[in-house]
Amino acid sequence: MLDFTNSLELKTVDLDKINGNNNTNSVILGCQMCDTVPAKDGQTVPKKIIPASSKDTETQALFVDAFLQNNRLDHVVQLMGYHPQYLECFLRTQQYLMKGDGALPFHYRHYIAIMAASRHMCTYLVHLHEQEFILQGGDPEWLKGTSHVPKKLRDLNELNKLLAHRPWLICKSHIQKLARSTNSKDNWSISELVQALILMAHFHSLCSFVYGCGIKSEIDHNGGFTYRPQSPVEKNANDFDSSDSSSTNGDINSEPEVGIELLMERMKKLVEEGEEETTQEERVKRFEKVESQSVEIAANTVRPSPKAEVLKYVDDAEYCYQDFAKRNSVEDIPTFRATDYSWEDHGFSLSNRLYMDIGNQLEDKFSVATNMTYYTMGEVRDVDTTAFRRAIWSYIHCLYGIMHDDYNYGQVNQLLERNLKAYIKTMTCYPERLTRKDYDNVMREFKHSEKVHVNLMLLEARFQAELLYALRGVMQFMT
Ligand SMILES: CC(C)C[C@H](N)C(=O)O
Repeated sequence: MLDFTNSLELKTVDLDKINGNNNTNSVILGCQMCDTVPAKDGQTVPKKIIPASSKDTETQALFVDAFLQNNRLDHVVQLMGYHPQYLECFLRTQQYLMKGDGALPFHYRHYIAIMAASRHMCTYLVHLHEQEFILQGGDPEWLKGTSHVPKKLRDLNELNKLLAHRPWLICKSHIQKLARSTNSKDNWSISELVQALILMAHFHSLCSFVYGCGIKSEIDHNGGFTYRPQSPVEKNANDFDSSDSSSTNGDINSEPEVGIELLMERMKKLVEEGEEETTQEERVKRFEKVESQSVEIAANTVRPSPKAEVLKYVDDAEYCYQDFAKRNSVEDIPTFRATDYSWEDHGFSLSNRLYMDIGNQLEDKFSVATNMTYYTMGEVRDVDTTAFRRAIWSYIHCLYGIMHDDYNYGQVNQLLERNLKAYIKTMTCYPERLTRKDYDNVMREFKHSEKVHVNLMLLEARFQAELLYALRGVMQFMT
């Protein structure tokens, strides 16, 4: 069961206060997108990421930790700095995954990160981990591509691909194939495999965050990711009527946005009406309705052309997300019922058993991501945002065919408008297709820090969805 009831009351890092007299132009501006705030002299001041010299002591301490951990203060961390409580859990988990106890050698962990990020062509993460791979004593030959690595690592290709795009296809046989390969040198122990699966899911979902927030390449990296520039065709379409924000690619922004006021009214109504008595059958019907409607929600269709520097790490680059609702009837994959296999009752203990302490770390991170609230929405204060946050989480799980029996999916349609659903779908399933315009044109009345908050929830919900399928496969193999 998802617990969105224990709200974790927080304060956002007050960027304006932090910036104070600072000249924000002097910090590395890691993100391409930005809000602008009027400065005293009437000019606008960019408001993008938390500056490295944050005056918020908690954030500052976390930045110091991050610097020591990663040998740099990267843009992901600076952006997550808006939400220090989350950043703290994120850094702790990532530190444990990459540098803590675990079955896999350190250079393997970074190579797996490279392979995972490559599924979404995320040069930003690929470059970061190529450097770390070398620092951990990895063989530079391996950076020529997966054809240069030991078979054991190459064997992860299939699982990496399924986990990233269609995790519902993962079953016992995929785990068995790796854990019981005939040549013992290439065998994966179950502990190694669990660590690899968690690493892959971690980096797939981190790609969603990197693209979702338009994180720019580090200053010492060539190229790297920024929001995908518009193709000439898209550009012309926009030039054609630049005043019309609906003239964008795909489905995003095809209708006017529901403002915060209306959203709040709807949330209030839901609270007033209380829990509606519904039968299980009715709940399943509502889930299936949202699921089949999601097929109609067209994510951006324009795919960026893949770069050779990343393609070398990818097998079957064309393979991508396909709507769960459109899954092949031959495969006969049923909806994943969270009552049958949930993080709380199953995944948590299995992961803890096979990879010491990871369950606790992930539990903390999930808990912050689901409960984090500032009781604000845009400029409005004292708002209970539980229903909205829960709708986002549930919608992402729905895209992966995961149903929570205790949730009324009717709320997804009441609270998430089509534009937002399209953004969520693109960011979760095809993050490499996001454009700057998508970011700018969705949740328009939200503050930048709130958009980052939504992005963090997307990251964690996707991560948990992948993890549930992966751990269920491991469990099937072990029983
Ligand atoms: C994502 C945002 C709408 C969250 C909101 N600012 C809150 O405090 O819960």
